[in-house]
Amino acid sequence: MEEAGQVSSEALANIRTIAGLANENSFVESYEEKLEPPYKSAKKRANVYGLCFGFAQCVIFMSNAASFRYGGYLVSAEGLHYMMVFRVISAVVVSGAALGRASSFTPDYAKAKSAAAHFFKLLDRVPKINMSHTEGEKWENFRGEIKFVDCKFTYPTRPDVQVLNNLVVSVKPGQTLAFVGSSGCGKSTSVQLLERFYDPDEGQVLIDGRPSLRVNVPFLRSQIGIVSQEPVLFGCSIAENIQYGDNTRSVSMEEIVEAAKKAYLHDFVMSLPNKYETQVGVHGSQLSRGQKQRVAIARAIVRNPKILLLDEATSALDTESEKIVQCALNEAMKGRTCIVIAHRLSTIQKADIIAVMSNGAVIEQGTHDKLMAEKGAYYKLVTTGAPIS
Ligand SMILES: Nc1ncnc2c1ncn2[C@@H]1O[C@H](COP(=O)(O)OP(=O)(O)OP(=O)(O)O)[C@@H](O)[C@H]1O
Repeated sequence: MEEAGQVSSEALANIRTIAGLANENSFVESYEEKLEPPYKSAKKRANVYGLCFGFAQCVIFMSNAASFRYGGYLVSAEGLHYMMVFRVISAVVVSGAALGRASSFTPDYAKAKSAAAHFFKLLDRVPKINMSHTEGEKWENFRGEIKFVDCKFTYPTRPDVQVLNNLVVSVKPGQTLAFVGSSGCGKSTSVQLLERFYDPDEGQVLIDGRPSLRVNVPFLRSQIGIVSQEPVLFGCSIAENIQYGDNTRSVSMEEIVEAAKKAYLHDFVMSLPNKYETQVGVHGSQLSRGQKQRVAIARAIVRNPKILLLDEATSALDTESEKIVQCALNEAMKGRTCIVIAHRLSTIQKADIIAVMSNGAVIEQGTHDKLMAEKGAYYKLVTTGAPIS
């Protein structure tokens, strides 16, 4: 049932893509296929329920029959008053019915027991990364210096593949570090270590010189702003969507407008009939990609993070949108440490450090000019587009 639910929710979330690919039938088939096993097991369960129900009814009627038979015998043979017989029969029948009803809950009891076991296991689970608001180091004057020191990492769900293999790279406060490399080389994983969605198996990530393992997680994340390739907007107004950037305080309308101006969004918003109160629709469906991206940038600006993560923020846009979003990003990047995961090399040429990754390690790093002069993997990538091996 759970798998069928996954298929249906995935299909509904991506309904346009599926309709565009004319792939509706295969999803319907897969949904029906996933429904088949729960249907079969529900049929089996129905038999058990039927038996239990039959047994429950049987107990009631049998106890009725036996009581009346024995009561009749006692009245005729032993001269018992019929009132006594009826009283006893009522007591026997009521308790028999209760027993029967209780037995019909037997299958539910087994289910409830295993559900409770799962539930308590979840409650008792201690996550490796402590999300407590009080434990771990917090400090004033967070600067945003980041160092990956010999980081090795393997995803727990895929223990046979080492994704990061001695990753060494660092970025000073206010600088921009761009990760470049072929798909699957570990760029996003490195960023996830910084955000502490995972911790490295070996080595460490130093933030302002402190090992990330010791840093308070909510504090760290409050210092990080993210603009990803597919910005997530909520089904509310533009102002509220920008406001969500910082829920630790109440963000004033002036700040929202200021952030929207920096994100090159203000003029567009003012051209709308309801201006900042315009509803963006579910997942921002009433805005174009570029507009959504600029709302996400304004949200990141309102947060005022010391570290800004840009995960391929312009790679899904056409050239015209890319230009304006890039201008907004340049504005948002000012005065912050930025980590950019880029596919379009043109957008990262001004980065202070370009780290070229291959198989979970940095194989070259430096500025665009330095790497071009070295004529290594980056040079090849820029001049011929050849993938980094
Ligand atoms: N949650 C996960 N569980 C298991 N393996 C994962 C998980 N996320 C990523 N991987 C694997 O880790 C490797 C590195 O993935 P990562 O997303 O860091 O690559 P990337 O360089 O960012 O790629 P891309 O440019 O395509 O986004 C890939 O082989 C990927 O399949």
